[in-house]
Amino acid sequence: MENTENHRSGYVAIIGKPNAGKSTLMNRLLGNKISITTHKPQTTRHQIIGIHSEDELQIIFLDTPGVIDPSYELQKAMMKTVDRARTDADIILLIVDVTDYEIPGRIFKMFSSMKNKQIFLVPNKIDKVSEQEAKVVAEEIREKFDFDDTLFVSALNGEGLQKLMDTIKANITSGPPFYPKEMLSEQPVRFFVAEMVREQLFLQYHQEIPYSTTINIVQYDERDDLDYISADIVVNRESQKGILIGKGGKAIKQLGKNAREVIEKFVDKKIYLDLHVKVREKWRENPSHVRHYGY
Ligand SMILES: Nc1nc2c(ncn2[C@@H]2O[C@H](COP(=O)(O)OP(=O)(O)OP(=O)(O)O)[C@@H](O)[C@H]2O)c(=O)[nH]1
Repeated sequence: MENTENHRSGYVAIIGKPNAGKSTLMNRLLGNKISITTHKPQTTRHQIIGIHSEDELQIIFLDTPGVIDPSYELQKAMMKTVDRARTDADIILLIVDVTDYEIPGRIFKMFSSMKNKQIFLVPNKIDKVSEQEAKVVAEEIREKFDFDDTLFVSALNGEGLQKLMDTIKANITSGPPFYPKEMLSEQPVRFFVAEMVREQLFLQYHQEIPYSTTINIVQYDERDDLDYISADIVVNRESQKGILIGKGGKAIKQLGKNAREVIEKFVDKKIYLDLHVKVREKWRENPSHVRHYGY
């Protein structure tokens, strides 16, 4: 049994508006792609855990959905996830895109009731502006809230990440490892597979389609030669079915091909991906459907 006397551990929540770069940041800090990322806002729907372990240290990062004023049930569930993460966390990183830095009042309200937590301001995407501009943005935000520290980063090109990681490590206090050291995340493989299909869907389709769909893995058979995966793409309205499938099935075939390629890399094995479109009228608005699909 490992000696845990000098061990330190803690939870770090990554919070911010949609598209601020939260998932990109977590993946970069971990050196592994755990959370899906796209150029579209509201890609992340669940709390995604990413675990960083060293001999005497464990940091559990919590990637969260972007903070918005929720207008339907799915978004309400997403905001509850953010709330849980901020409650669980020892350290909170507020990630702000320096080119879109208006902070919703909801975020400051969330922070004002918290005690005994370190809250860091992390201005992100500094590769897009000058150093001076980034400083002005940070100053403006700091007028509204008293942060424990400010760390400028570019999650995309890696600038500032070492310093951010060092600062996080310096603030992690003593505690036991919560997860086995070789573990990178806690969700099962089928969760990541569903997320990868959803990521491709966000990349391929436009307007309401990505936001109206969810992926439900109905069968996952591990076989010697290849894994057989059957997944439903659940849509919110009948009219969306045709758009998803496309003329002569072209669009869904493309989706299947792209998703298969990334999943095969992830599981390091050939797969057969069977996609079906299912209509569940207004599932996003229905609390029991939203729960049923794992949100
Ligand atoms: N130029 C630049 N782009 C970035 C940076 N960090 C993230 N991005 C881009 O910003 C977009 C959104 O990134 P995500 O990591 O998906 O953002 P998120 O905050 O997790 O988004 P949601 O899941 O919608 O809440 C992607 O296109 C990223 O490539 C950065 O440091 N510089």
